[in-house]
Parts: sequence; structure tokens; C-alpha cells
Amino acid sequence: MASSRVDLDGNPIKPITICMIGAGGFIGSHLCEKLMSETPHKVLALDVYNDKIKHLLEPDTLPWAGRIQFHRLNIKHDSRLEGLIKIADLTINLAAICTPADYNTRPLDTIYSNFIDALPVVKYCSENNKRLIHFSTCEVYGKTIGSFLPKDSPLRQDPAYYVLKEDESPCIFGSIEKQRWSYACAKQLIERLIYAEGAENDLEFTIVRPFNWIGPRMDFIPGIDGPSEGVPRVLACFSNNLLRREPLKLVDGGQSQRTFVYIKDAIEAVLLMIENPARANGHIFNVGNPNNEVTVRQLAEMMTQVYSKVSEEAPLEKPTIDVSSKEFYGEGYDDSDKRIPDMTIINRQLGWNPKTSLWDLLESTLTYQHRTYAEAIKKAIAKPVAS
Ligand SMILES: NC(=O)c1ccc[n+]([C@@H]2O[C@H](COP(=O)([O-])OP(=O)(O)OC[C@H]3O[C@@H](n4cnc5c(N)ncnc54)[C@H](O)[C@@H]3O)[C@@H](O)[C@H]2O)c1
Ligand SMILES: O=C(O)[C@H]1O[C@H](OP(=O)(O)OP(=O)(O)OC[C@H]2O[C@@H](n3ccc(=O)[nH]c3=O)[C@H](O)[C@@H]2O)[C@H](O)[C@@H](O)[C@@H]1O
Repeated sequence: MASSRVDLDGNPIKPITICMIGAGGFIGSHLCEKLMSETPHKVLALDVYNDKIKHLLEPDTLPWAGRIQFHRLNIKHDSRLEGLIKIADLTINLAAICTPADYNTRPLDTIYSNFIDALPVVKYCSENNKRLIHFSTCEVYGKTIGSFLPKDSPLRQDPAYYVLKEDESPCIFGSIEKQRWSYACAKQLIERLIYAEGAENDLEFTIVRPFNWIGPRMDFIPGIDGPSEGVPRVLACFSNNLLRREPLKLVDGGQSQRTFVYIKDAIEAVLLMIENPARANGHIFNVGNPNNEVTVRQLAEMMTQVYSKVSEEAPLEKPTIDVSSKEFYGEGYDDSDKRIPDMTIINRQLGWNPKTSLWDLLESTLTYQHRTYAEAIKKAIAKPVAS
């Protein structure tokens, strides 16, 4: 299999070693699966946790055994980091605090995680002439220009006022006391540092801006495989509500819009970046699905319909309730109004387009959620509350 694979320009793809930081997370676990099952590459998987990739690490009779090594380490303070970057050909950095509930409640941890802790990774790659693929976020665009127009302005329908383009769109955040933007601003500054390392020291880099990638293994279900008071991202929040037959909570009425892309489509884009360095180096890429746009309210309605089909349980009479962001997230919350990725650059450089509709990706994801959690939730609900 290794010999027959060629890149987009017809050149044979030679096996490489990848140092993947944050490999134990949602995206990392899907990327490791793809690399192990479809490529000859080796992965040094660095993370503090490995429960989402355990199925790839054992037993040692797996066909890819020996091609993936787990290294339990925290990049904040581990002397092994530089050595692992040096023995790899490419470093992919996924490590981050990236759940919005943390940004306004743990702003210092958020800024340290998304900027300060990434500094040594960029430094070691630059000093050792190693290629870097760094995961940023679509949140660096913040709010659209259109969101500042009068509510009834027809210009709000003009794509020039909302389509987000890597090499043209500004980064528009709320004021400093809106600490939600601690994450996006830290991501923006690390992007600018990487870009400067490229301009001044020839660092070969690619920056990825994911637009709401969703699928199995995203975050956790509170009280089952994560803290019961934890607040994960919306897919896990709504899945938790559906599993527990509770109304889905719509923050500030669920009017914000998002585009969701299936994790398996997005991983295809990342593999193209890995195996086509000449086409990916020096670029920032939006990776999203502009065809899957919904308001959060529409997402809740669709997930309710899909879950009812998957679980064969009738939906609640009142499937949603509105909550204020202050109540749900606390002080300092703010939001992106709309996230439509411009696809010009990724189409031109990598020829990538997403394939999976929102309904289909929700059907496979909620099937996974129901199969994985329904029993455990039933037990948790049945257990008498400790008196
Ligand atoms: N999932 C998305 O849709 C999305 C969207 C935008 C941006 N991103 C970015 O993509 C990256 C991965 O996101 P994800 O959804 O897989 O999140 P995730 O939280 O599932 O994965 C992040 C992983 O990094 C690890 N990590 C964090 N700090 C670490 C440290 N100091 N040392 C070692 N490991 C550490 C965590 O243990 C976790 O396994 C993040 O940088 C995130 O900002 C993701
Ligand atoms: O995934 C992404 O592309 C990026 O955006 C996410 O930010 P956001 O989309 O706001 O994260 P969610 O927690 O998934 O919230 C999405 C929307 O649903 C709303 N929401 C969330 C949870 C809930 O129970 N109810 C609810 O209405 C939020 O207020 C927000 O408007 C996270 O910041 C990162 O994963 C990443 O940077």
C-alpha cells in the first residue's frame, strides 16, 4: 500500500514520522485512526490522556503496531518535548483548552494554553527546521462585519459582509471585559507569531482554522465520562440533554448561526495538508462546510428529530427552553453571530470539499452517542441520589 500512494502532483508519498501533540483528543483520535488505517506514516502521540486512542494502542497484534507510540506528557513543562519534535519530520499541534465555558471562567488558563504553551512548540520547530501544522480556530474571525449593520439592513445579506476569508477578513472581537474572546485572541497571536517565524526564519508552517467539526468522541457526557458540572461544546451538551430526556437549552434563544462539518470529511483535508507540503506550506486554511449552516435553535430541532429516530423514543412535548448566556456561561460571555468559510484557497491548493450533510452526520453521531451512553445514563438516573 505504501508504494502505490501518490500526492496531488503525482509524486510518490514517502512514509514520515509525525509528532502529534494533543493526539488523545477529539480531532487527534480521528487523525490517528486515519493515519494508522490508510497510510504508512508513524505517529508519536503526545497527550496527558489516551482513553480516546486506547483502541489504537493495544493489542500489539494490531496491523499498525509499532507505528504509533503514546507518550504521556504535559507540554507545559516536559523536557522530552524538544527531543520528540527533533526525531519527527512534522509536528502537528492540537493541544488547547477549547471549550467556550472555560474562556470567560478560566481566562488565564485559556490564554496560557492557547498562546504561552504553544511558544516552545513553534520555537523547537523553527530552530530544528521542522515542519509545523498548527490548529487555530474559525473563532479568530470573531464577529462578522454585517453584525454591526442595522438589523434590517439589506447589506446583511451581502456575502461581502459575512463570508470569512483567510487572507482578507479582519479579526473582530468584543471588548476586554467580554473574556470569552481570551481564546480567539490567544489563537490570533500564536497565528501571527507562526506567520512571523515563516517570514523571518523560513519556518515551514500550515495553520488550520476548523469551523465546528463534530462527530463521535467529541468532548464528554457530563456525569458519565466527564465532570457532572462540566459544560462541553454544543454537540455534547445537546446529546446529554437528549440522552437524559431533558429540554435542550438555547443560549440567548439560539439565534447564533454555525456551519458544522463531519469530522471524517475534515480529517481528509488534514491528510491532504500532511501529504502535500508544497501545496500546504505557508498557507492558512478554513476547513468547514458552508452548506451545513443552521441557527443553534435549528440544530436543536434537527438533533431532536434525529435522536427520536435513532432511539425510537418520542421527543419531549417541550424539546427546548431558552436560557440567558449569563445564567449558562456566567459573566463575560459573547458570541460569534455567523461563520461561513470562504473555500477558495483550500479548493485551489488541495482540491478539498466536504461531502456529508448535517442530517447524515447527526444520524451517525447520535447513533454512536446512543449506543455508547444510553445504558450508562439509564443506570445513573435509576441510582437513588446519595442522601
Ligand atoms: N473540534 C473543533 O471543531 C475545533 C474547532 C476549532 C478549533 N479547534 C482546535 O483544534 C484543536 C483540537 O481540538 P479538539 O476538538 O480535538 O479538542 P480536544 O480538547 O478534544 O483535544 C485537545 C487535546 O489536547 C490535549 N492537551 C491540552 N493541553 C495539553 C498540554 N499542556 N499537554 C499535552 N496535551 C494537552 C488534551 O488533553 C486533549 O486531548 C485545538 O487546538 C482546538 O482549539 C477544534
Ligand atoms: O468548534 C469550533 O469551530 C470553535 O468554536 C467553538 O465555539 P462555539 O461554536 O461557540 O462552541 P459551542 O460550545 O459548540 O457553542 C455553539 C453555540 O451553541 C450555543 N449553545 C451551546 C451549548 C448549549 O447547551 N446551548 C447552546 O445554545 C452557544 O451559545 C453557541 O452559540 C469552540 O470555541 C471551539 O471548539 C472552536 O474554536
